[in-house]
Amino acid sequence: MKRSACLIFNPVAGQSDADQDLAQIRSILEPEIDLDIQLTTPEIDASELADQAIARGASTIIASGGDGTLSATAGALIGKDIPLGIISRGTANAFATALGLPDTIEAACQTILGGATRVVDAAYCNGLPMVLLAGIGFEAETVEKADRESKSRLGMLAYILGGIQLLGEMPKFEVEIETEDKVVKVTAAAVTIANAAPPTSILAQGPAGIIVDDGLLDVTVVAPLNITGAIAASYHLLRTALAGSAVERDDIGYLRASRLQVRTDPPQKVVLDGEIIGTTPVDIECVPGGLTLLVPKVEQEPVVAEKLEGLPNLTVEAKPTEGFE
Ligand SMILES: Nc1ncnc2c1ncn2[C@@H]1O[C@H](COP(=O)(O)OP(=O)(O)OP(=O)(O)O)[C@@H](O)[C@H]1O
Repeated sequence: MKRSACLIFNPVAGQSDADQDLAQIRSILEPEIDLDIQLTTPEIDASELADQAIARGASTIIASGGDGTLSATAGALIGKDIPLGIISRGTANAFATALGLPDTIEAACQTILGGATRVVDAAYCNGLPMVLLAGIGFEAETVEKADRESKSRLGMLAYILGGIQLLGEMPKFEVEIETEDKVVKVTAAAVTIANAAPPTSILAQGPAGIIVDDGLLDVTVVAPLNITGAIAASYHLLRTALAGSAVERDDIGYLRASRLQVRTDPPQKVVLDGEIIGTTPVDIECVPGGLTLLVPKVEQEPVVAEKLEGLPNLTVEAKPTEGFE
């Protein structure tokens, strides 16, 4: 019997031709999967369509759009045990990058056809679904500066420009982070609580690698003393994120917790999975194993035993027989 799935598709996401995208998705998936295609509208968002699909008994849900559409669909599926397929068609595609999912339509569809699943954590922030991260302070301000219009024109650059613009201002605040076993008080410019994060979310990169299925949230506190410190801290975060190592600077700290409350003075804006949701305080709780994702099949990386090419004056001669005399 053919499999079936509900495809939630945002017809205005990203900058590509939506009709063409949908045709491509259908041509790859429909030979094997009966698709119930639901388009988002300005009035009916992806989470509502996902709720309706769950109510109709959908066995698989596929979301296709930008990060907003993907997060909204994922949010509706927390704790539902229904596999979620992701076809990214947005600007930043943070969702796919953070979760190690392909970001082309072709590869994403092949992943869905492959049917391999991975159970990952999700979270709730003030009762709202959180898949990637909540940013307090600097990150939230940056998102607000990267408005929709400039995002369309400049893509990822908009976030970076927004950040540089803000470095000139460096708003700081007092923060109190309460976990199950302690209360941490500090002066900070940014506090980021991540379940999963792409390397481009540099303010989330305190720990060495954010583990998406450990039942814990990763908190990074960035507290530079001045603008020079802020630039140096950003650079350090980017470097350690790319290297997969933990930060080692006095003005950056991190901790892990399964639930935490963050209070600030004065109140700070909070951005949740890319959208401003209000101001602090926040109460964030991890939902271990809350989401089931359709993921690429893990291929064993071939072990690279040697690499010689490129060395100066290299010759390699095969011996007629193995062994030593
Ligand atoms: N049919 C539609 N017409 C107009 N707007 C829509 C429609 N469907 C969804 N939207 C709007 O699209 C937004 C979600 O966009 P989404 O995140 O999927 O893409 P994006 O913004 O292009 O991606 P990115 O965030 O990566 O730039 C929501 O604000 C939603 O209201």
